[in-house]
Amino acid sequence: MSYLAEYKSKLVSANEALKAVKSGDTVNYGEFVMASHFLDWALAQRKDELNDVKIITTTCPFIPKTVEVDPEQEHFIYNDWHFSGASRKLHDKGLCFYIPLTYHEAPSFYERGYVPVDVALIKLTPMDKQGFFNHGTSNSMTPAFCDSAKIVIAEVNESIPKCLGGNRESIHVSEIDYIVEGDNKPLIQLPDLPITDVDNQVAELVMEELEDGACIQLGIGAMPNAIGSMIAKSDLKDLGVHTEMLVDSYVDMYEAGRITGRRKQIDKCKMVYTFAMGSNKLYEFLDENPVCAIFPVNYTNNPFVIGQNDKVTAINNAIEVDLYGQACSESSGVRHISGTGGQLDFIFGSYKSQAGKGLVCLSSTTTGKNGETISRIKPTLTPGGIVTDPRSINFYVITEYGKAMLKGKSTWQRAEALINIAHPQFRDELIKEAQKMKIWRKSNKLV
Ligand SMILES: CC(=O)SCCNC(=O)CCNC(=O)[C@H](O)C(C)(C)COP(=O)(O)OP(=O)(O)OC[C@H]1O[C@@H](n2cnc3c(N)ncnc32)[C@H](O)[C@@H]1OP(=O)(O)O
Ligand SMILES: CCCC(=O)O
Repeated sequence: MSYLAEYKSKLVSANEALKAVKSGDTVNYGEFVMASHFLDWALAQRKDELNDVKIITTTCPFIPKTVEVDPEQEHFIYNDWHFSGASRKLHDKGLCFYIPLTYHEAPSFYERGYVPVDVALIKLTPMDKQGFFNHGTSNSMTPAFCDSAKIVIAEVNESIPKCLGGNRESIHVSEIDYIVEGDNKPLIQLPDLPITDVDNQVAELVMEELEDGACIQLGIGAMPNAIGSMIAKSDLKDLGVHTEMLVDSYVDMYEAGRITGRRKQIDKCKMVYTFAMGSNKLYEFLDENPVCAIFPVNYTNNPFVIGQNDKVTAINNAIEVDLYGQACSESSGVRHISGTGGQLDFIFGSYKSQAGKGLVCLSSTTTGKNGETISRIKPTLTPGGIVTDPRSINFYVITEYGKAMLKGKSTWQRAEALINIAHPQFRDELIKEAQKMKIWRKSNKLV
């Protein structure tokens, strides 16, 4: 049978395809902006015929119809590997559950059978003449859950950029059970985040750590964006990219001539990533662009792969850091905010890199619900707070007041280094707490 004939034989309506889902099944959605609202909508239509269907997603950027139509969760149970703003809102109402992971391990959870998948609901580009569909902006763990799924249902969407690999960036028509032609809805775009003065102050300190030929990873949020735009305006040369998430600021840095990848030790001249989320500027940049290579996350985030490039500079954000040097980047007490994601992978991997640096960046304070100023450097993490980066692994912590390099430092040295980058308003209080915790010596001092 020709590929086109095979395509046609598998082409059905969304309602027809979704009949494959049975009560008790686990259904895995496409990841990030590759989650299919079209297939989600069709699954939601079947609410009254189904019970106990477990849905798994990765940072789905919208509130799924399956959750909206079933607020009592009698039919669908919604789980996310990493919260988006939408998942966070649902979790606050008890409608979404987090599945802990260290991102580079995620494909192995499927491969080892820890997450048996019945049905995969994915979104793809149209088929090419070799019978392949491209996974678009999310490679990540998608090939792994498609491999393990008993049934693969794909929405074909003409708005998806063709993201070149790497590997596993495409799936063949022979691996798909049902094909649905969707409404070609454009990919969701992330809003531009306002950059504050503090973000810029932190970014300036980060710039001091970057040098020509550095291989960068930027996390999510306004602060990494501020760093991206400073890099674009700098005279840094031959930066490389080996990252997890690709965002708009990489386009700015590339177009400004800062990124060439010429000094990378592996994947020379390629911007390596596992998923992308941003605006149409980014999606257009990615389309058939051989400068970029999308890989599964067990490659991009494997600390031993990360460490093969020299001067890896990993720049991520945290919610709070305690005086032991533990960073919490995913919750505020018991309120779940995002996830471990790849932060730990990159902190760990950056240390494996010759002259690498793992930078955890945060503003020294945040504003509470009643407008009060709260220190983000804390004696201990807020009760219920999750340790994203353990103190044994954490490397640099940076606020607008300076940098604390933690490697090799004793508890009293860490306390001193961290209190020195806390907001001055909180330093005396932090010293008192450090004294109670027996991690402050008489010789400790503030600079
Ligand atoms: C996708 C990538 O990041 S790739 C890099 C590797 N992965 C990671 O680093 C994962 C862990 N890190 C993260 O998830 C993010 O970097 C974060 C959450 C630490 C910061 O991200 P940002 O987008 O800058 O956070 P933002 O300021 O928008 O806040 C997100 C939410 O956390 C809440 N929040 C942020 N800081 C605090 C705080 N100190 N106390 C209480 N809540 C807080 C905000 O109120 C917001 O909640 P809302 O949407 O309900 O209002
Ligand atoms: C799924 C992981 C996304 C992140 O690292 O933030």
